[in-house]
Amino acid sequence: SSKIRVGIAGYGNLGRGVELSLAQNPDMELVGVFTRRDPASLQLQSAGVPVRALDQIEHYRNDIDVLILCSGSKNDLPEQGPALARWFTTVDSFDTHARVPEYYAAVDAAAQGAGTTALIAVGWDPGLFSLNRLYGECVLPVGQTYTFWGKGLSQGHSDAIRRVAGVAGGVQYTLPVEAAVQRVRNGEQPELSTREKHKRQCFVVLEQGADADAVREAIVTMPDYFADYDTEVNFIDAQTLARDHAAMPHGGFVIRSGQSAAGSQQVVEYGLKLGSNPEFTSSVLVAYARAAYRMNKNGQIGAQTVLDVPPGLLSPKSPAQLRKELL
Ligand SMILES: NC(=O)C1=CN([C@@H]2O[C@H](COP(=O)(O)OP(=O)(O)OC[C@H]3O[C@@H](n4cnc5c(N)ncnc54)[C@H](OP(=O)(O)O)[C@@H]3O)[C@@H](O)[C@H]2O)C=CC1
Ligand SMILES: N[C@@H](C[C@H]1CC(C(=O)O)=NO1)C(=O)O
Repeated sequence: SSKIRVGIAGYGNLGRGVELSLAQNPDMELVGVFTRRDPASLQLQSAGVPVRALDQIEHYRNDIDVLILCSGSKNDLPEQGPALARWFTTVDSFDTHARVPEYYAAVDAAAQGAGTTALIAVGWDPGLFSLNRLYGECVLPVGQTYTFWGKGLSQGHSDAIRRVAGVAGGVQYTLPVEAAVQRVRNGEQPELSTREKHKRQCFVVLEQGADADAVREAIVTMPDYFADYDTEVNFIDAQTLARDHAAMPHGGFVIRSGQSAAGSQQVVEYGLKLGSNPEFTSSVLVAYARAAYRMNKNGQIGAQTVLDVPPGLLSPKSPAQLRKELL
C-alpha cells in the first residue's frame, strides 16, 4: 500500500495514544502492536490490528516502515532502543535528559550498522521544547533561557516511580515554583538552580508488605529524576489512585529573555497547555514518524534528534503547498 506502515512497540499510555493518533493521519496505517506481556491480554482500541510478542518482532521487519517505541525511558528504552534500531527505522520519546548522549551513541551504533534511521528523544521535552530552546539562543545570543513545566503529570517521572521495588502503582506531578516564574517573567534573568525552579509531588500505591520508608528513600534519592529536587511522597490506596489520579494534564513553557545588538529587550516564548500529556506526545511521535520514514528514504541513517529534522518533512502536505500556505 502507498501508506506508511507503522508498528507500535510497548502498549501503555503512549502506545494507546499513538494507536489513536494514527487514525488522524490518513497517509499512515497501524500494522501491528508488539508487547512484552501476553498478546492475548491486550485490549486494543482499533479492530483488526494484530498484537504480537515483542521478542518475535524481527520476523516483521519487512512489514513495518517505522516502529514507534512507546516503552519507558527509565528501564525499557536503554535496552530496546539500540536492539530495535538493528531491524527498524524507529522513533522514540527517550527523556532522561542527563543520559541522552550515551543513549544517542548506543542507538547510533546500531542504526549505522543496519542502515536504519533512529529518531530519538521526540516529544515535547525533550522535543518541541528543545527546538524552541535552540531558536531562542540562536536568535538572541545574548540572554537567558528558562524552561518551566506544570503543574502537571510527568509520564517519565511516573514511569520511574512505578519501577521502584515495592511500588504497585503511582503518579508524579511537577509543580513550578511560582516565585521563580515571576522573577523570570519580570525580566530579572535570575540564576536559578534546578531545586529553585520546580518541586515534585508523588502519589504511590505500595505492594502488599512493602516498606514505605525504603520506597520513599529510593524515590527521593533517584539520580536524574528526583535527587536534585525537593520531592514529596504520599502513600494512597489503589482505589484513590484510580479515582483521583487518572487524568494526565500537563504543560509548560520555554522563555528566552535577551538583548538584541542595539540593546533592545526581547522575549521569545513557546507554551503548551495539555489536556492529555500522552495524547499530545503521541501526536508528536506520529508526525516525526513521517519524517523518519522520509529521512531513511533520503539515506539519512543513524541516530537523529528533532534538531536534525527539516520541519517540512513532518507535514503530509507537499513543499509547494507548504510554501503557498505557510510563508
Ligand atoms: N519526550 C517527552 O516529551 C515525553 C516522553 N515520555 C516518555 O514516554 C515513556 C512512556 O510513558 P507511558 O506510556 O506513560 O508509560 P506506561 O507506564 O504507560 O508504559 C510503559 C510500558 O510499560 C508497559 N505497560 C503499560 N501498562 C502496563 C500494565 N498495566 N502492566 C504491565 N506493563 C504495562 C508497556 O510495555 P509492554 O506493552 O511491552 O508490556 C509500556 O510500553 C515515559 O517513560 C517517558 O519517558 C512521555 C511523555 C512525554
Ligand atoms: N518528558 C516529560 C515531558 C516534560 C514534563 C517534565 C516534568 O514534568 O518534569 N519534563 O519534561 C514527561 O514524561 O511528561
